[in-house]
Amino acid sequence: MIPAAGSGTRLGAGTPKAFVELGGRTILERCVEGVGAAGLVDVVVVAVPEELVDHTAALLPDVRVVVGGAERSHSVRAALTEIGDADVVLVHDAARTLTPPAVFGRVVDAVRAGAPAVVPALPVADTLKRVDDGGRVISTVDRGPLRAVQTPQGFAVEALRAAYRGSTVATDDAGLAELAGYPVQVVAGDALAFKITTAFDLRLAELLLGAMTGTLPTNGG
Ligand SMILES: Nc1ccn([C@@H]2O[C@H](COP(=O)(O)OP(=O)(O)OP(=O)(O)O)[C@@H](O)[C@H]2O)c(=O)n1
Ligand SMILES: C[C@](O)(CO)[C@H](O)COP(=O)(O)O
Repeated sequence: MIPAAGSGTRLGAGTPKAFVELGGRTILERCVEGVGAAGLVDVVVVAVPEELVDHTAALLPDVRVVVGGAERSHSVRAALTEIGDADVVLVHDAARTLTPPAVFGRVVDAVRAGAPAVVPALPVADTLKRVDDGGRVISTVDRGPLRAVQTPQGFAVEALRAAYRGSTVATDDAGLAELAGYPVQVVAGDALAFKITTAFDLRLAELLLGAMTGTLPTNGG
């Protein structure tokens, strides 16, 4: 399932983020292509803004298209109605467009090995501070056990369905699985699975894509 119904406020492109162009094709098209390249997925369901449903169906004739919701979790819940009899489900942000196939493989392998919920994640590189409303540091957080979580997040289908029967107040799907009492397994993420959130991220993705496809020298010149 690919939640792609966000507005992209932080990107500020004036177009819903998944429909912004990255190297001549939309972020969503490139994401669907990346999912296909992993070779692990039988059915793709995308959640998009209501006004873009027909456009998306024409753009991506091989995927199922649903109307997304006001929050990311509402979009995932809508997509969940269209997954049919899948046993393993991946939820993958359209905005993590350059995610390498190996990340999909690690997530699926861990679910197939018995984990009901799996997230790819990276250690945190920066020092972390807890601050008050005035911007003063309260304390320094021990970053050792912390991880920055990415997508695709993988689930045994019954775990994700159970997670979505309860509250949908969480910033990721594994957070809902946690609330439903499921253990969540971490596997190695990848720097290329970064989320295109800001204009800087979009530029970075353009440069990386250019370097990967040979349309841009790797020195950026
Ligand atoms: N109501 C929403 C909000 C987000 N998403 C999707 O969830 C993913 C992660 O969300 P994010 O990167 O935060 O996208 P936006 O919500 O569009 O960004 P912003 O908060 O800057 O508006 C994106 O692929 C986005 O399209 C969604 O399907 N439905
Ligand atoms: C799902 C997610 O990408 C995992 O890191 C993240 O929580 C989405 O957050 P956003 O604020 O909706 O972009």
